[in-house]
Amino acid sequence: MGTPAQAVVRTSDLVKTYPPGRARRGTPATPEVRATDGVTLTVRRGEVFGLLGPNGAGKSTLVRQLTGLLRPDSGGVEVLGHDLVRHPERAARLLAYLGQESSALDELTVSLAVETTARLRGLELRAARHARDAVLDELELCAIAGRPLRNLSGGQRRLACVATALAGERPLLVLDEPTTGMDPVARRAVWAAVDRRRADHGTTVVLVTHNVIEAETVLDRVAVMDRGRVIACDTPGGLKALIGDDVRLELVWRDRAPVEVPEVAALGADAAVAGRRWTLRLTPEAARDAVATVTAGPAFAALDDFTLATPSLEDVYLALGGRTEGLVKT
Ligand SMILES: Nc1ncnc2c1ncn2[C@@H]1O[C@H](COP(=O)(O)OP(=O)(O)OP(=O)(O)O)[C@@H](O)[C@H]1O
Repeated sequence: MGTPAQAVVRTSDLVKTYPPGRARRGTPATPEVRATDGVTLTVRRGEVFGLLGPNGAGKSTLVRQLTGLLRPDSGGVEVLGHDLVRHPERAARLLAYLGQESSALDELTVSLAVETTARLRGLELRAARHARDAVLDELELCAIAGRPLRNLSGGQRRLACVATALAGERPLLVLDEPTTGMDPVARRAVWAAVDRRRADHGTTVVLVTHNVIEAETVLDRVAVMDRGRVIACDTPGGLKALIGDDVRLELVWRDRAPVEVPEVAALGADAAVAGRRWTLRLTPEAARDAVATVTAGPAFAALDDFTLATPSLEDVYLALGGRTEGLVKT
């Protein structure tokens, strides 16, 4: 099929521009948006590959092109050797996609939604029921299996949608923020289920997230997106190595920063400021000096809290020149 065994997804120079919206009564005109701007990526078999970036970076647009749902203006998408720009209808056989919305299944019970999806993916009735029972059990959904999705809480509904994505084993899972709204127990169940499929079947996963903590713990490689472009792509460890030994100092001021203290004003010049929170990336020595400054005298009186931490993907993101609003930290 022309694709080396290792590559499950290949995109080359994908471009998608949304046209400008005309002004209507009450709504202003919107400019043209280049949502993906030349994205070239390869995802290998068995990888959990993340797309990380703030709101509007182009992550959902990219995965909708990967899944054959949105035609790119130009560029190529190959999944397991199939050209999905020419043959988008083949996507359904190759991959399971969990989008951000679930409305199509909302009227069905959890149980029927999973079973129906498994049938649509080609399983015989008995096999579909078996797959349904296994995944409901795995995700601890049995207690709510008889309830329609529309009556569930946001987190429960999301978990039920993950169950449908997992039914009928596809070699590629494309999950757009699968754990949104879930409690920690449900999140753990999802990551364990994803991991099991990778271990048992070599399943490949493309995962959209703007949660940097999640990204660090579950992903093998991450493409960092900003304004439609991939600005870095590596393992979480590799990305963090980009910023060397620097540490991150976060300061939270009670009311306002005491910039009349010259040392504080100097720190402020290098800080990323978000309201009362300052974030600084410093060498370990500079961080020690900064902590000494803010824990003494008038600065300490104005300080609400501070944390000193080893770098996270968020720091990488900042160092690459990304915007951090919209990146979720917890
Ligand atoms: N149907 C559309 N028509 C016009 N513009 C769109 C459309 N869909 C998305 N956009 C714009 O394209 C850009 C990329 O959007 P996209 O949804 O791909 O980003 P995202 O990274 O998935 O964001 P989020 O984290 O908020 O889901 C944004 O500027 C968005 O406003």
